Amino acid sequence: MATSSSVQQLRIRYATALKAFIASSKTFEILDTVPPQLAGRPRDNSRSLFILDSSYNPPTSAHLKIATSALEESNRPSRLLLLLATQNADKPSKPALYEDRLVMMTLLAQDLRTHLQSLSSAPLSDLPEIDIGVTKKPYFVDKAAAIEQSGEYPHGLEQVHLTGYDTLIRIFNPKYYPPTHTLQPLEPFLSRHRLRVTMRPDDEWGNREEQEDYLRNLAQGGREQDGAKREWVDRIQLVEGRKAGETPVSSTRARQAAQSNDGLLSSLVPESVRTYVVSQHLYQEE
Ligand SMILES: Nc1ncnc2c1ncn2[C@@H]1O[C@H](COP(=O)(O)OP(=O)(O)OP(=O)(O)O)[C@@H](O)[C@H]1O
Ligand SMILES: NC(=O)c1ccc[n+]([C@@H]2O[C@H](COP(=O)(O)O)[C@@H](O)[C@H]2O)c1
Repeated sequence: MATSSSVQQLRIRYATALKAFIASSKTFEILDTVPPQLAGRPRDNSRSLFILDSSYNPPTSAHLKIATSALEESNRPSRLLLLLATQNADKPSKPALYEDRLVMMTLLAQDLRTHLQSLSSAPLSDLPEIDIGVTKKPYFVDKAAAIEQSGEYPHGLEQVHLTGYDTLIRIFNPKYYPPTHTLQPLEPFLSRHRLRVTMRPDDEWGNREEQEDYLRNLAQGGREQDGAKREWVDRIQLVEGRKAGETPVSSTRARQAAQSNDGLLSSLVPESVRTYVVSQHLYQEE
C-alpha cells in the first residue's frame, strides 16, 4: 500500500513527466509501469495488449471491472495499458489536474493486480504488467497508430481496446472522419486490432437487446452505405455490463458524489481512489 509521502512524490514525478510530454512532439508515451520495470527491459512477453483509454476523471469501479474481466477472460499472456487521453474528441478538459489522474490510474493499477491475485493462485510475478500511458490523440484510429509507431511494444502486437457501448457508437459516427465523413478510416484499425465493448444499458443508449441489434445490423451490411465492412463485426466483442438493479457507475457521478459528500463515492470508485480524492479535496468546485 502506498504511503502518503510516496504518493506525493509520484504526483510530482508525473507532473514533470507530463510537462515534458506535452512540450514534445510525441503523441504517445508510457510514463510508468506497475510493478516498476528495470530500465531497458523490453515489453516483449505479451501476445495481446488490452488498452483502456479514458479521462480517468476519476477512475471508477466500472473501469476496474472492464479491465479485470478482460484480463481474467484472456487465455494468452497479456498486458494492460491504462491510457490517459489529454485531448478528448468532444469534452473540454475539467478538473482534476492530469497529475492527479495519473496518480489515481496508478492506484487503480495496483488495485487491479491485487484483485486479480485474489481470484487466482498465481504468484504476483505471473500477473499482467500494467503500463500507465498518455496520448494527445482523441480518436481511436490515431491512438492505435501512435502506439504502434512508438516502438514501445513488439511489432504487430494485437491491441484490444476496451470501451463502453456509448464509445462504440461514437467510433462508428462518420462525423469524426473528415473530409470524406465515411467509416473507411476505421479499416486499418479494425483489420489489425479489436474492440471489447462493455454494454451500458440505460435510457440514452437503449437496453441490452438494442445494443446487440446494433452489431447485428453491422454484420448484415446495414452500415455499408457509410463505408463499414460486415466482417468488422468479427473484431468486436460485446460483453455484459451492469446487471439489472446495480447502481449505474460513471466518472460524472463520482465527481458529483465527491462534491456533495453524500456518502455515495465509496460505491463508485475503488477505495484507494476514494482516499486520494478526499485527501486531495478533488472535485470540490465543479
Ligand atoms: N459504467 C460503465 N459501463 C460501460 N462502459 C463504461 C462505464 N464507465 C466507463 N465506461 C467506458 O470506459 C471508457 C472510458 O470511460 P470515460 O472516462 O468516458 O468514463 P465516463 O464514466 O463515461 O466519464 P464521464 O462521466 O466523465 O463522461 C469509455 O469507453 C466508456 O464507454
Ligand atoms: N471516433 C472516435 O475515435 C472517438 C469518438 C468519441 C470519443 N472518442 C474518445 O473516446 C474516449 C472516451 O470518451 P469520453 O470520455 O467522451 O466518453 C476519449 O479518448 C475520446 O476522445 C473517440
